[in-house]
Amino acid sequence: MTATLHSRAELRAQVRTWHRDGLRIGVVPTMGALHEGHLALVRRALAETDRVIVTIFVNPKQFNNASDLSTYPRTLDADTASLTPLGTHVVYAPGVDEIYPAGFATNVSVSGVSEGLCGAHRPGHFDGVATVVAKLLLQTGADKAYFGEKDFQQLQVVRRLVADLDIPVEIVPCPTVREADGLAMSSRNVRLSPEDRAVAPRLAAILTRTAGALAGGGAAAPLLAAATADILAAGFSEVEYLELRAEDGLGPLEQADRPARLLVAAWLGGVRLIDNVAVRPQA
Ligand SMILES: Nc1ncnc2c1ncn2[C@@H]1O[C@H](COP(=O)(O)OP(=O)(O)OP(=O)(O)O)[C@@H](O)[C@H]1O
Ligand SMILES: CC(C)(CO)[C@@H](O)C(=O)[O-]
Ligand code: BAL
Repeated sequence: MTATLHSRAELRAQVRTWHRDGLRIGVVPTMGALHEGHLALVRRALAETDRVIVTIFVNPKQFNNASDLSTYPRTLDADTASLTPLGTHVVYAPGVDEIYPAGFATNVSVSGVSEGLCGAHRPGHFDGVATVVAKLLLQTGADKAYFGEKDFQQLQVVRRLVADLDIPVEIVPCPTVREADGLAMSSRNVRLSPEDRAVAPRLAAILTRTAGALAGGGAAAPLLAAATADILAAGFSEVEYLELRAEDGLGPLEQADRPARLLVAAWLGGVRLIDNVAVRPQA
């Protein structure tokens, strides 16, 4: 049985009994509109912990664009229907007032890793993410929390957050789940027109090809310039960023033999897509 809880009080009561019984809790924080990418995180949490909470909260504080927030897909009934057969124990779907009650005045800001990339293009976004993730981790009392590598910068921000605030939770990174044609699954993909949906997988294809060339020792600047031109030629209207960063901490890549990530954000028909792939220098 999956219980749907809407209040902190109900959640706290449930978590207390699980802790009292010595059960290990896993949490999967989401904004809902669930797809197979989310369900992979949930299955992993179910395999590795005793009780699993999936949080569904469209967090207004992390949206830097009002129409993105108002049109974000909200599908709680369908989400619950896809979580129940997996054996999810609790869906925690609080209202905005439950998370940000009157008088709420705290902002959690992680510097360094949240700057640049998405942080540069979505002002305030990672403060919103860090603030809500800190609250959700504390409210759920989770032992393990599962995050997707699709949002690679977010994952690094969350790691820094829990280390710096001594939140006693293990952050478990999970690989990006893709459609059969390579497109990274994302709740916002439903906004793509059929024509743009056909173009969208080019982003992953160009990223993967470029990562291969970089791993083979190709010079970064010309490869990134060619990849940007190819993304635009495929039909994307803008490449917000396409950057090669050190995987650990997302700083500049000073040594070519360090594990690296190639990260991209690009606009297609008014939809912002992000993706990233590992670049593993060949020995
Ligand atoms: N394709 C995917 N593979 C693995 N994890 C994913 C994937 N898509 C989302 N996740 C992870 O699921 C969690 C919740 O993400 P979220 O609810 O924002 O979904 P989303 O599909 O990323 O939505 P959006 O594209 O609107 O940002 C995050 O940890 C995110 O990284
Ligand atoms: C982690 C998260 C649930 C915080 O709102 C959100 O940023 C997301 O869905 O990736
Ligand atoms: N998936 C990260 C949450 C966001 O785009 O707001």
